[in-house]
Amino acid sequence: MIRVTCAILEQHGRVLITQRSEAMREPLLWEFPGGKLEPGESEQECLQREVEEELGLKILPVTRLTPVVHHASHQSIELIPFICKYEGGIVALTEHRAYQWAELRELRGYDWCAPDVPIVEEYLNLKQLE
Ligand SMILES: Nc1nc2c([nH]c(=O)n2[C@@H]2O[C@H](COP(=O)(O)OP(=O)(O)OP(=O)(O)O)[C@@H](O)[C@H]2O)c(=O)[nH]1
Repeated sequence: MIRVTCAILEQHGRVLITQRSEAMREPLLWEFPGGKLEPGESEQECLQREVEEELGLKILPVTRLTPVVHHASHQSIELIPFICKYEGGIVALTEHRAYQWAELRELRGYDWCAPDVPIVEEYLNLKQLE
């Protein structure tokens, strides 16, 4: 099982979401930025490193939501979400095709990676947008 962290990065009532590029597995699907945990790293450290690498942003992980285990044909992943606070930087994409600062009421309308769907639901429930 690979362990992957992902950031629900909030700013001004919106959330930053990223679209996977044509070259990535699961091309063009939307996800929360993040990536695989490396040995010796905490979940929060992983998230800060990945978001800096992928987007050039400084973030602070604040609230851990419920991890989602997903079994795909080639691998099983545990996706570990954190609600995060923006701390600095300007978005510069290094891997993704696109990004959006999405409004919460629009979040369900994106074509998400499968493991992200229950995370979006938990987050919206928490925000009382059921
Ligand atoms: N970062 C991120 N990865 C996700 C999300 N949802 C989801 O299923 N994943 C999966 O988690 C795995 C690890 O992500 P990664 O960012 O290291 O992507 P990757 O596999 O393309 O990287 P690699 O080429 O180094 O193996 C990928 O298989 C990716 O599809 C998500 O919301 N954020």
